[in-house]
Amino acid sequence: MSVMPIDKYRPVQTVALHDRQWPNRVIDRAPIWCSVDLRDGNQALIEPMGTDRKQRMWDLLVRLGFKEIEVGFPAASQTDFDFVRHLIDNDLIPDGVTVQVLTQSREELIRRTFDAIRGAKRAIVHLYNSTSTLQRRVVFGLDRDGITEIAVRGTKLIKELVPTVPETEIVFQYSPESFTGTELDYARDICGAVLDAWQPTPQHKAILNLPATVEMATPNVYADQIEWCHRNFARRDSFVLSVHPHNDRGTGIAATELALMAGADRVEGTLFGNGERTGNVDIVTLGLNMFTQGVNPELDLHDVGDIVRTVEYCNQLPVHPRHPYGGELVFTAFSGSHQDAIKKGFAAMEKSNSGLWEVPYLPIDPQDIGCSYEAVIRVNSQSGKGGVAYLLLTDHGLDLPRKLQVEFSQVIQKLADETGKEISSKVIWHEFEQEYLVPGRVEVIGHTTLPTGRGERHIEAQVRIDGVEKTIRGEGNGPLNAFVDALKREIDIDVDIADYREHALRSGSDSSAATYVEAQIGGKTLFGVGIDSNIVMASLKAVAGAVNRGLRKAAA
Ligand SMILES: CC(=O)SCCNC(=O)CCNC(=O)[C@H](O)C(C)(C)COP(=O)(O)OP(=O)(O)OC[C@H]1O[C@@H](n2cnc3c(N)ncnc32)[C@H](O)[C@@H]1OP(=O)(O)O
Ligand SMILES: CC(C)C(=O)C(=O)O
Ligand SMILES: [Mg+2]
Repeated sequence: MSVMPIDKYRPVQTVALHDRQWPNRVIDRAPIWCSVDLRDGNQALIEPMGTDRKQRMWDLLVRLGFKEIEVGFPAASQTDFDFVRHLIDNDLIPDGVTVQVLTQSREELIRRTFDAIRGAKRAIVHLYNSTSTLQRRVVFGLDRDGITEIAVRGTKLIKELVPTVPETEIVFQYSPESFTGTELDYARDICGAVLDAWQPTPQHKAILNLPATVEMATPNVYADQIEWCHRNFARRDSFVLSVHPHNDRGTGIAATELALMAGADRVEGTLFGNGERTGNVDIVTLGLNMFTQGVNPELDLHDVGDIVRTVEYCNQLPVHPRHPYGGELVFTAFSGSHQDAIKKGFAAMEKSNSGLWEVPYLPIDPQDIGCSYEAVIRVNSQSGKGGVAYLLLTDHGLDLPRKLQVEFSQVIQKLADETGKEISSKVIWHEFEQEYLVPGRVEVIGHTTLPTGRGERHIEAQVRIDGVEKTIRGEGNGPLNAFVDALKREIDIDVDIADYREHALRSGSDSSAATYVEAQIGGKTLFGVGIDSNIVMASLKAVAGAVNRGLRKAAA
């Protein structure tokens, strides 16, 4: 028993295609892209675009390299009509770009559509009528022959009108709208009847567009439907097989990719998937999915931020922060193990220098689509040492030893747990300074070292201890040990250096050095960090830093 009324719904018919070929195919080239942002996207907006927004969208689509753009439904509204005229009258359609216009199969609408495109060099006239069992029954009250008659009548009228626009090359497109709810044999018959009326040739192909007007089944079913049509429709060499997927089940991308494997030549969709209900298929994602497989998408998607901004302006709808490729959070890892792997991935790539992008959790290099690495790692209570270390490295050039990463990440973890908030790189640096860099009871001011004559170094270090300046002296096998010796002699602090690392700072204008000491102080293991333009000073500051932390902890 279900609490949901499952008896209201029936599963869709699957396709009896037992020798299907599409599962063995791969997508190895881009399809013909057709943007329908200015028509299908526009008809779904709360506020349809005015001329200014349409123009901005048009400019973007041309810039991205679309060669076919559905610019409107000119017989539906004056704004749509005027925009088509604006493009033609002002010669705004670049060579190689074809405008497409949609019309129902109704005489007055078709005639008006021809008025809209008069003067264009080339135009696709897109005729549609619904063919599904449901729409035949409840919307049109017609049988198959009646619906076919509507489509053929419209096709014949378009053919008749072609000579009235002699300066325009007309490409004919037909959509059996609601194709996914149409029996395949009927889709074949109505498309066959339409093509018989149009008489396309391999040189002058028509376009048959098979829309998932409503996405009704798993993507494999759409792929089967498309492969069936690809193999069973007549005149296959005389039409371009186009798909027009919607995203009702959230699988529009998958359905389109499988449809391409199944024989589709062309895809109609929108930028970031705006469109009726849950949207049309998203062409940006399709293109970038191809790109990440090393396939040229034949669209210029190198500045995704620009696309997002324009699309948000034109549609007056936001792109979701998790939207593939375009969302503001899609290149950000908050979680510790992801951050650790990303940091290691970047380091390994730098080392191998193979030119291949191989960073765990990042299927694409953000820089390839105009994004920076800035947002790749952000820290909150779900983060670990890797993320904190990554930010200190990228923003401050500090390459912390592993054990210091562990030590400091506990400071940040505590803060993140206490606040429940994201901890910015600025706050991480502030905490790092407070923990390791601010002067404490022992402050190093200067030093001189001399050989002792016994193979050791003698140090005279100027220090401030509890605010009082003094010179302390010691000896050791190097300046660091000599300084440790001086501290023990003069102020009775027992410091044992367990590990020492240094590196030049990767960022910053001066050639500063960073040193890290791991010290045993009063039975505790503590790190100290020193940064200075002089490498010896940096190491003395690191020892003093560890001592100060030890004193601070002892006093707490
Ligand atoms: C899946 C899609 O996206 S299809 C595209 C849908 N887009 C739009 O509808 C946006 C623009 N449309 C409009 O502005 C209007 O629908 C107009 C101006 C085109 C037409 O408006 P109206 O004349 O008021 O009619 P309306 O759209 O309600 O049309 C319904 C009538 O057209 C018929 N009809 C609907 N589609 C078609 C078609 N493709 N071909 C022929 N007749 C059709 C219906 O059966 C109905 O007939 P009835 O009045 O005899 O019952
Ligand atoms: C007009 C047609 C192609 C359409 O938008 C659809 O079926 O979704
Ligand atoms: Mg549509």
